[in-house]
Amino acid sequence: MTTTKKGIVLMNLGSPDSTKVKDVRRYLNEFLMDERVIDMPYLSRLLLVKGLIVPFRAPKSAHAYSTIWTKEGSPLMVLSKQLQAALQQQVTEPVALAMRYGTPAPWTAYDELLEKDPDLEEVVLVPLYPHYALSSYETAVEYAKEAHVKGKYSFKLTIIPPFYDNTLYLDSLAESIKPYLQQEYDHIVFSYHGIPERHVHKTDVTGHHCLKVDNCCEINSEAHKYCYRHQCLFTTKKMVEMLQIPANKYSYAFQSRLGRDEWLKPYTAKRLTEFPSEGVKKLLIACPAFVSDCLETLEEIAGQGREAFIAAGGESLTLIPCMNVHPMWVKAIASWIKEY
Ligand SMILES: C=CC1=C(C)c2cc3[nH]c(cc4nc(cc5[nH]c(cc1n2)c(C)c5CCC(=O)O)C(CCC(=O)O)=C4C)c(C)c3C=C
Ligand SMILES: [Fe+2]
Ligand SMILES: [Fe+2]
Repeated sequence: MTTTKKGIVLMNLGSPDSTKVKDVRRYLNEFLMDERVIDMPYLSRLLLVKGLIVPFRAPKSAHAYSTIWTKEGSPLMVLSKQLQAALQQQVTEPVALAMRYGTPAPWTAYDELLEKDPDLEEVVLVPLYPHYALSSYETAVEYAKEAHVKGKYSFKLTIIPPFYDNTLYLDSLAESIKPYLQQEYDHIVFSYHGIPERHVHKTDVTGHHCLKVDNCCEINSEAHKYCYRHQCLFTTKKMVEMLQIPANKYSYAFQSRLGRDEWLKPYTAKRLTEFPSEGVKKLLIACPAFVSDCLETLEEIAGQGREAFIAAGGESLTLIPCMNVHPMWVKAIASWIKEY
Protein backbone atom coordinates (compact mmCIF):
# COMPACT_ATOMS: atom_id res chain seq x y z
CA MET A 1 0.00 0.00 0.00
CA THR A 2 1.37 3.43 -0.93
CA THR A 3 0.66 6.36 1.38
CA THR A 4 0.07 9.89 0.12
CA LYS A 5 2.73 12.41 1.13
CA LYS A 6 0.71 15.02 2.99
CA GLY A 7 1.29 18.43 4.51
CA ILE A 8 -1.02 20.50 6.70
CA VAL A 9 -1.91 24.20 6.61
CA LEU A 10 -3.72 25.75 9.57
CA MET A 11 -5.44 28.94 8.43
CA ASN A 12 -6.77 31.74 10.59
CA LEU A 13 -7.76 35.38 10.07
CA GLY A 14 -4.51 37.28 10.71
CA SER A 15 -3.53 40.40 12.66
CA PRO A 16 -1.71 43.64 11.86
CA ASP A 17 2.11 43.50 11.88
CA SER A 18 2.28 45.86 14.87
CA THR A 19 0.13 48.26 16.84
CA LYS A 20 1.37 51.21 14.78
CA VAL A 21 -1.55 53.05 13.15
CA LYS A 22 0.02 52.63 9.69
CA ASP A 23 0.19 48.83 10.09
CA VAL A 24 -3.33 48.64 11.47
CA ARG A 25 -4.53 50.83 8.58
CA ARG A 26 -2.94 48.50 6.02
CA TYR A 27 -4.49 45.45 7.72
CA LEU A 28 -7.95 47.02 7.94
CA ASN A 29 -7.79 48.12 4.29
CA GLU A 30 -7.00 44.59 3.17
CA PHE A 31 -9.63 43.09 5.50
CA LEU A 32 -12.48 45.47 4.75
CA MET A 33 -11.84 45.69 1.00
CA ASP A 34 -12.60 41.96 0.90
CA GLU A 35 -15.92 41.71 -1.00
CA ARG A 36 -17.01 38.85 1.25
CA VAL A 37 -16.66 41.10 4.30
CA ILE A 38 -18.04 44.41 2.97
CA ASP A 39 -20.26 43.17 0.17
CA MET A 40 -20.70 46.27 -1.94
CA PRO A 41 -19.75 47.13 -5.52
CA TYR A 42 -16.04 47.91 -5.74
CA LEU A 43 -16.26 51.72 -6.02
CA SER A 44 -18.77 52.16 -3.19
CA ARG A 45 -16.70 49.80 -1.05
CA LEU A 46 -13.53 51.73 -1.83
CA LEU A 47 -15.14 55.04 -0.89
CA LEU A 48 -16.67 53.68 2.31
CA VAL A 49 -13.62 51.74 3.49
CA LYS A 50 -10.79 54.09 2.52
CA GLY A 51 -12.75 57.34 2.92
CA LEU A 52 -14.78 56.69 6.04
CA ILE A 53 -14.27 53.48 8.02
CA VAL A 54 -10.50 53.02 8.04
CA PRO A 55 -9.44 56.64 8.76
CA PHE A 56 -11.62 56.64 11.89
CA ARG A 57 -11.17 53.03 12.88
CA ALA A 58 -7.40 52.59 12.45
CA PRO A 59 -6.32 54.75 15.44
CA LYS A 60 -9.01 53.23 17.68
CA SER A 61 -8.14 49.67 16.63
CA ALA A 62 -4.43 50.40 17.06
CA HIS A 63 -5.14 51.45 20.63
CA ALA A 64 -7.29 48.36 21.22
CA TYR A 65 -4.51 46.10 19.92
CA SER A 66 -1.96 47.89 22.12
CA THR A 67 -3.92 46.79 25.22
CA ILE A 68 -3.53 43.07 24.38
CA TRP A 69 -0.26 42.96 22.39
CA THR A 70 2.47 40.74 23.81
CA LYS A 71 6.28 40.77 23.44
CA GLU A 72 5.90 38.02 20.81
CA GLY A 73 3.16 39.81 18.87
CA SER A 74 -0.63 39.69 18.59
CA PRO A 75 -2.29 37.00 20.74
CA LEU A 76 -4.00 35.53 17.66
CA MET A 77 -0.65 35.06 15.91
CA VAL A 78 1.17 33.82 19.01
CA LEU A 79 -1.56 31.31 19.87
CA SER A 80 -1.83 30.16 16.24
CA LYS A 81 1.92 29.49 16.20
CA GLN A 82 1.58 27.60 19.49
CA LEU A 83 -1.20 25.52 17.95
CA GLN A 84 0.99 24.80 14.92
CA ALA A 85 3.84 23.65 17.21
CA ALA A 86 1.52 21.54 19.40
CA LEU A 87 -0.01 19.85 16.35
CA GLN A 88 3.45 19.19 14.92
CA GLN A 89 4.17 17.16 18.08
CA GLN A 90 1.16 14.95 17.28
CA VAL A 91 1.57 14.32 13.56
CA THR A 92 4.37 13.24 11.23
CA GLU A 93 3.19 15.47 8.34
CA PRO A 94 4.79 18.94 8.22
CA VAL A 95 2.48 21.67 9.56
CA ALA A 96 2.50 25.27 8.28
CA LEU A 97 0.45 28.32 9.19
CA ALA A 98 -1.38 30.74 6.87
CA MET A 99 -3.49 33.83 7.44
CA ARG A 100 -6.32 35.30 5.35
CA TYR A 101 -5.05 38.87 5.88
CA GLY A 102 -1.46 39.94 6.40
CA THR A 103 1.18 37.28 6.74
CA PRO A 104 2.01 34.43 6.30
CA ALA A 105 0.00 34.15 3.06
CA PRO A 106 -1.17 30.70 1.89
CA TRP A 107 1.51 30.53 -0.85
CA THR A 108 4.19 31.09 1.81
CA ALA A 109 2.75 28.15 3.75
CA TYR A 110 2.66 25.97 0.60
CA ASP A 111 6.28 26.87 -0.24
CA GLU A 112 7.36 26.13 3.33
CA LEU A 113 5.78 22.66 3.13
CA LEU A 114 7.38 21.99 -0.27
CA GLU A 115 10.75 23.01 1.09
CA LYS A 116 10.36 20.34 3.77
CA ASP A 117 9.10 17.76 1.27
CA PRO A 118 9.46 18.56 -2.45
CA ASP A 119 7.44 15.39 -3.30
CA LEU A 120 4.36 16.55 -1.42
CA GLU A 121 1.20 15.11 -3.01
CA GLU A 122 -1.56 16.59 -0.87
CA VAL A 123 -2.08 19.55 1.44
CA VAL A 124 -4.89 19.40 3.98
CA LEU A 125 -6.15 22.91 4.71
CA VAL A 126 -7.73 23.41 8.13
CA PRO A 127 -9.67 26.73 8.20
CA LEU A 128 -9.74 27.52 11.90
CA TYR A 129 -13.43 28.47 11.89
CA PRO A 130 -16.03 26.17 13.39
CA HIS A 131 -18.93 27.92 11.61
CA TYR A 132 -19.52 28.79 7.96
CA ALA A 133 -19.66 32.49 7.07
CA LEU A 134 -18.86 34.36 3.87
CA SER A 135 -16.61 36.66 5.90
CA SER A 136 -14.61 33.92 7.67
CA TYR A 137 -14.60 30.34 6.36
CA GLU A 138 -15.52 31.07 2.75
CA THR A 139 -13.12 33.94 2.17
CA ALA A 140 -10.24 31.96 3.72
CA VAL A 141 -10.97 28.91 1.59
CA GLU A 142 -11.36 30.89 -1.65
CA TYR A 143 -8.09 32.72 -0.99
CA ALA A 144 -6.24 29.47 -0.30
CA LYS A 145 -7.71 27.89 -3.46
CA GLU A 146 -6.77 30.93 -5.55
CA ALA A 147 -3.18 30.78 -4.26
CA HIS A 148 -3.11 27.06 -5.14
CA VAL A 149 -4.26 27.67 -8.72
CA LYS A 150 -2.18 30.82 -9.32
CA GLY A 151 0.97 29.17 -7.97
CA LYS A 152 0.35 26.11 -10.23
CA TYR A 153 1.13 23.80 -7.33
CA SER A 154 0.94 20.16 -8.31
CA PHE A 155 -0.26 18.84 -4.94
CA LYS A 156 -3.96 18.20 -4.30
CA LEU A 157 -5.66 20.66 -1.92
CA THR A 158 -8.12 19.05 0.50
CA ILE A 159 -10.25 21.33 2.64
CA ILE A 160 -11.72 20.49 6.06
CA PRO A 161 -15.38 21.62 6.30
CA PRO A 162 -16.81 23.78 9.11
CA PHE A 163 -16.70 21.64 12.24
CA TYR A 164 -19.46 23.22 14.40
CA ASP A 165 -21.20 19.82 14.72
CA ASN A 166 -18.12 17.62 14.84
CA THR A 167 -17.99 15.48 17.98
CA LEU A 168 -14.28 16.06 18.55
CA TYR A 169 -14.69 19.87 18.36
CA LEU A 170 -17.73 19.76 20.66
CA ASP A 171 -15.95 17.46 23.15
CA SER A 172 -12.87 19.71 23.23
CA LEU A 173 -14.95 22.86 23.59
CA ALA A 174 -17.03 21.34 26.40
CA GLU A 175 -13.89 20.15 28.16
CA SER A 176 -12.34 23.64 27.91
CA ILE A 177 -15.48 25.28 29.36
CA LYS A 178 -16.20 22.70 32.09
CA PRO A 179 -13.72 23.90 34.78
CA TYR A 180 -15.23 27.40 34.70
CA LEU A 181 -18.69 26.06 35.55
CA GLN A 182 -17.34 24.88 38.93
CA GLN A 183 -17.27 28.47 40.16
CA GLU A 184 -20.40 30.24 41.34
CA TYR A 185 -22.10 32.00 38.42
CA ASP A 186 -25.51 33.48 37.63
CA HIS A 187 -25.42 33.13 33.87
CA ILE A 188 -23.25 32.02 30.95
CA VAL A 189 -23.38 33.74 27.55
CA PHE A 190 -22.16 32.04 24.41
CA SER A 191 -20.97 35.05 22.41
CA TYR A 192 -20.24 34.55 18.71
CA HIS A 193 -18.71 37.01 16.27
CA GLY A 194 -21.67 38.67 14.53
CA ILE A 195 -22.36 39.06 10.83
CA PRO A 196 -24.83 41.27 8.94
CA GLU A 197 -28.29 39.69 8.57
CA ARG A 198 -27.90 40.34 4.85
CA HIS A 199 -25.09 37.76 4.74
CA VAL A 200 -27.42 35.15 6.25
CA HIS A 201 -29.98 35.86 3.51
CA LYS A 202 -27.26 35.67 0.87
CA THR A 203 -26.12 32.19 1.91
CA ASP A 204 -29.69 30.82 2.13
CA VAL A 205 -29.67 28.29 -0.72
CA THR A 206 -33.48 27.94 -0.55
CA GLY A 207 -34.00 31.71 -0.86
CA HIS A 208 -36.93 31.57 1.57
CA HIS A 209 -35.82 30.02 4.86
CA CYS A 210 -33.20 31.94 6.87
CA LEU A 211 -34.66 34.71 9.06
CA LYS A 212 -37.91 34.38 7.09
CA VAL A 213 -39.52 31.37 8.79
CA ASP A 214 -40.30 31.38 12.55
CA ASN A 215 -37.55 29.50 14.42
CA CYS A 216 -35.76 29.06 11.07
CA CYS A 217 -32.60 27.75 12.66
CA GLU A 218 -34.44 25.02 14.58
CA ILE A 219 -36.47 23.71 11.63
CA ASN A 220 -34.69 21.22 9.37
CA SER A 221 -33.52 22.86 6.15
CA GLU A 222 -30.87 22.43 3.51
CA ALA A 223 -30.08 26.11 4.21
CA HIS A 224 -28.30 25.07 7.41
CA LYS A 225 -25.23 23.88 5.53
CA TYR A 226 -24.33 27.55 5.01
CA CYS A 227 -26.32 29.23 7.79
CA TYR A 228 -23.96 30.83 10.30
CA ARG A 229 -26.79 31.48 12.77
CA HIS A 230 -28.03 27.87 12.67
CA GLN A 231 -24.50 26.60 13.21
CA CYS A 232 -23.88 28.93 16.19
CA LEU A 233 -27.21 27.97 17.75
CA PHE A 234 -26.38 24.29 17.21
CA THR A 235 -23.03 24.66 19.01
CA THR A 236 -24.81 26.43 21.89
CA LYS A 237 -27.48 23.69 22.14
CA LYS A 238 -24.83 20.99 22.23
CA MET A 239 -22.77 22.79 24.91
CA VAL A 240 -25.84 23.24 27.09
CA GLU A 241 -26.75 19.54 26.75
CA MET A 242 -23.22 18.27 27.28
CA LEU A 243 -22.46 20.55 30.22
CA GLN A 244 -25.98 20.23 31.70
CA ILE A 245 -26.46 23.98 31.98
CA PRO A 246 -29.95 24.82 33.29
CA ALA A 247 -32.27 26.51 30.74
CA ASN A 248 -32.57 29.71 32.80
CA LYS A 249 -28.80 30.12 33.16
CA TYR A 250 -27.61 30.56 29.59
CA SER A 251 -28.12 32.62 26.44
CA TYR A 252 -26.39 33.34 23.17
CA ALA A 253 -25.42 36.66 21.63
CA PHE A 254 -23.44 38.11 18.73
CA GLN A 255 -20.55 40.56 19.14
CA SER A 256 -18.27 42.89 17.14
CA ARG A 257 -20.94 44.69 15.06
CA LEU A 258 -19.46 47.18 12.61
CA GLY A 259 -21.54 49.95 11.04
CA ARG A 260 -25.28 50.59 11.17
CA ASP A 261 -26.65 47.59 9.28
CA GLU A 262 -28.76 45.06 11.14
CA TRP A 263 -26.50 42.25 12.36
CA LEU A 264 -27.48 39.02 14.04
CA LYS A 265 -29.13 39.68 17.39
CA PRO A 266 -29.04 39.91 20.33
CA TYR A 267 -25.98 42.11 20.40
CA THR A 268 -23.49 41.09 23.11
CA ALA A 269 -22.56 44.72 23.92
CA LYS A 270 -26.22 45.58 24.65
CA ARG A 271 -26.87 42.43 26.66
CA LEU A 272 -23.84 43.12 28.88
CA THR A 273 -25.41 46.40 30.02
CA GLU A 274 -28.84 44.75 30.54
CA PHE A 275 -27.76 41.67 32.53
CA PRO A 276 -27.21 43.38 35.92
CA SER A 277 -30.79 44.75 36.00
CA GLU A 278 -32.01 41.19 35.30
CA GLY A 279 -30.21 39.94 38.42
CA VAL A 280 -27.11 38.62 36.64
CA LYS A 281 -24.15 39.78 38.71
CA LYS A 282 -21.64 36.99 38.10
CA LEU A 283 -21.29 36.36 34.43
CA LEU A 284 -19.32 33.79 32.41
CA ILE A 285 -18.65 34.32 28.70
CA ALA A 286 -17.54 31.65 26.24
CA CYS A 287 -16.67 32.54 22.64
CA PRO A 288 -17.00 29.32 20.60
CA ALA A 289 -16.60 30.97 17.16
CA PHE A 290 -12.93 31.60 17.91
CA VAL A 291 -10.54 28.74 18.43
CA SER A 292 -7.73 31.06 19.58
CA ASP A 293 -8.02 34.09 21.81
CA CYS A 294 -7.76 37.35 19.90
CA LEU A 295 -8.72 41.01 19.93
CA GLU A 296 -12.41 40.12 19.96
CA THR A 297 -12.19 38.00 23.12
CA LEU A 298 -9.40 39.69 25.07
CA GLU A 299 -10.16 43.34 24.36
CA GLU A 300 -13.80 43.48 23.28
CA ILE A 301 -15.11 41.05 25.91
CA ALA A 302 -12.58 40.91 28.76
CA GLY A 303 -11.64 44.61 28.34
CA GLN A 304 -14.47 46.86 27.13
CA GLY A 305 -17.20 44.31 27.80
CA ARG A 306 -16.21 43.80 31.42
CA GLU A 307 -16.01 47.57 31.97
CA ALA A 308 -19.54 48.06 30.58
CA PHE A 309 -20.93 45.16 32.61
CA ILE A 310 -19.42 46.45 35.87
CA ALA A 311 -20.52 50.04 35.15
CA ALA A 312 -24.07 48.73 34.70
CA GLY A 313 -23.96 47.07 38.15
CA GLY A 314 -22.39 43.67 37.44
CA GLU A 315 -19.92 42.15 39.92
CA SER A 316 -17.69 39.86 37.88
CA LEU A 317 -17.26 38.88 34.26
CA THR A 318 -15.12 35.82 33.54
CA LEU A 319 -13.96 35.26 29.99
CA ILE A 320 -13.56 31.52 29.38
CA PRO A 321 -10.42 31.21 27.25
CA CYS A 322 -10.73 29.75 23.77
CA MET A 323 -9.48 26.19 23.20
CA ASN A 324 -6.08 27.60 22.17
CA VAL A 325 -3.68 24.66 22.70
CA HIS A 326 -5.97 22.48 24.81
CA PRO A 327 -4.62 18.91 24.35
CA MET A 328 -8.04 17.56 23.30
CA TRP A 329 -8.34 20.24 20.62
CA VAL A 330 -4.87 19.50 19.26
CA LYS A 331 -5.74 15.79 19.17
CA ALA A 332 -9.03 16.60 17.43
CA ILE A 333 -7.19 18.34 14.56
CA ALA A 334 -4.66 15.50 14.39
CA SER A 335 -7.42 12.93 13.97
CA TRP A 336 -9.17 15.00 11.25
CA ILE A 337 -5.90 14.93 9.32
CA LYS A 338 -5.90 11.12 9.49
CA GLU A 339 -9.53 10.99 8.31
CA TYR A 340 -8.97 13.16 5.23
C1 LIG B 1 -15.20 34.03 13.85
C2 LIG B 1 -15.22 34.43 12.63
C3 LIG B 1 -15.31 35.82 12.16
C4 LIG B 1 -16.36 36.36 11.43
C5 LIG B 1 -17.59 35.67 10.93
C6 LIG B 1 -16.02 37.75 11.21
C7 LIG B 1 -16.82 38.66 10.51
C8 LIG B 1 -16.57 40.02 10.37
N1 LIG B 1 -15.54 40.74 10.95
C9 LIG B 1 -15.63 42.06 10.58
C10 LIG B 1 -14.77 43.10 10.96
C11 LIG B 1 -13.66 42.99 11.81
N2 LIG B 1 -13.30 41.86 12.54
C12 LIG B 1 -12.12 42.12 13.18
C13 LIG B 1 -11.39 41.24 13.95
C14 LIG B 1 -11.58 39.85 14.00
N3 LIG B 1 -12.58 39.13 13.40
C15 LIG B 1 -12.38 37.79 13.62
C16 LIG B 1 -13.19 36.72 13.17
C17 LIG B 1 -14.36 36.87 12.41
N4 LIG B 1 -14.82 38.00 11.81
C18 LIG B 1 -11.21 37.66 14.44
C19 LIG B 1 -10.62 36.37 14.89
C20 LIG B 1 -10.72 38.94 14.68
C21 LIG B 1 -9.52 39.30 15.55
C22 LIG B 1 -8.25 39.54 14.81
C23 LIG B 1 -7.06 39.75 15.71
O1 LIG B 1 -6.04 40.27 15.21
O2 LIG B 1 -7.07 39.42 16.89
C24 LIG B 1 -11.69 43.45 12.87
C25 LIG B 1 -10.35 44.10 13.25
C26 LIG B 1 -10.29 44.78 14.51
C27 LIG B 1 -11.26 45.92 14.62
O3 LIG B 1 -11.00 46.99 14.10
O4 LIG B 1 -12.32 45.69 15.23
C28 LIG B 1 -12.66 44.02 12.02
C29 LIG B 1 -12.65 45.38 11.40
C30 LIG B 1 -16.76 42.19 9.73
C31 LIG B 1 -17.21 43.50 9.08
C32 LIG B 1 -17.33 40.93 9.60
C33 LIG B 1 -18.53 40.50 8.85
C34 LIG B 1 -19.01 41.06 7.78
FE1 LIG C 1 -14.25 40.02 12.49
FE1 LIG D 1 -31.12 29.72 9.89
